[in-house]
Amino acid sequence: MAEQPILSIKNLKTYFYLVERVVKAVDGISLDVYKARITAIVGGSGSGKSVMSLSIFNLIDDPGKIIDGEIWLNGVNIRNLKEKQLLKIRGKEISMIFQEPTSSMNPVLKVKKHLFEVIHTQNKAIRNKEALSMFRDVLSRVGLKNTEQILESYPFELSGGMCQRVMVAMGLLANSRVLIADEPTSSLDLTTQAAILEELVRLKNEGMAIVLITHDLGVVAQMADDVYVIKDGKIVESGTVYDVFESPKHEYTKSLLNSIF
Ligand SMILES: Nc1ncnc2c1ncn2[C@@H]1O[C@H](COP(=O)(O)OP(=O)(O)OP(=O)(O)O)[C@@H](O)[C@H]1O
Repeated sequence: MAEQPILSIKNLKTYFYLVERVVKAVDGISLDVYKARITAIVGGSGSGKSVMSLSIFNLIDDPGKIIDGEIWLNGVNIRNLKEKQLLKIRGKEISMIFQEPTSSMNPVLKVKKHLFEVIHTQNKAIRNKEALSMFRDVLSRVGLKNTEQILESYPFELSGGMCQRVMVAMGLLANSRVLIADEPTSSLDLTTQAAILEELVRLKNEGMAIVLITHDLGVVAQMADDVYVIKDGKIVESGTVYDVFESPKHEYTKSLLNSIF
C-alpha cells in the first residue's frame, strides 16, 4: 500500500473580507506532504503561499477567515481542534519558520528564552546546561558565530538576517514531524543560505517532512522532491520536481521556469 501523507490539505479556502471586495487568498487548495520528503510550494508574490501556511496554524486574523477545507495532520483533522488542543500540536507535531522573523519573535524575551520555550515543548525535564549546549550547537549550525552574546540578546538587538537565523534555529530545534519553512533564506547571504538549506536536507534525511515555501526555483530544483505551483490562491500544477521541471504543463509554470533558466 502507498504511504499515507503526514499532512494532507483538502480544499482549503481562506478569504479576506475587505470593505470593497473579497480577496480569495487561498481558494480551494489541496496538497499532500510526506515524511522524509521536501515539498516545495512555489508561486509569485501575492499568490497565497503565506496565507496558506498561516491557515494551517489557524493564525488568520480579521478580516480574514478560513471558510472551508480540511487539514489532516497525522490522521487528525486539526481544523476540528480547539485552540488549546492546537497549542499542544504546534511545536511538537508541526512547526514553522515564519517569513517575518522580527514580528514573530517576542520583543521582551531574550533569544535564549525563545529557545527554552521551543525545547520545553519537546522535553520538559531537560537540564539547563544540556539545553544551552544544544542552543550553541544549533545557532552555529545556522551560521551564527558569537553564540553566547546572541543567547543573551533581545530580538531588537539583532539584525533582520540574524533574527531570521534564530527563527531557523528554533525550527531546527523543534524537531517536529512537519516543518513549514516560509522563505527561510530570503535576505541571507549565499553562504548562510547554503548552510541552512543543508540543515533542511539533513532533517529530511532523518525523516522529517519539510514544506518549503519559496519564489526561488533554483532552490527547488536543487533540493525539493515534490512541487506545487500556486497562482491566485489555486494550485495550477503539481508533481515531482523532475516531472514538473522537465515537462511543465501550465503556462504559468513555464513562465516561472523561463524567468530563471
Ligand atoms: N491581512 C490581509 N488583509 C487583506 N488581504 C490580505 C491579507 N493578508 C494577505 N492578503 C492577500 O492575500 C493574498 C495572498 O497573500 P500571501 O501573503 O499569501 O502571498 P504570498 O504568495 O505569500 O506572497 P509573497 O511571496 O510576496 O510573500 C494577496 O492578495 C494579499 O494581498
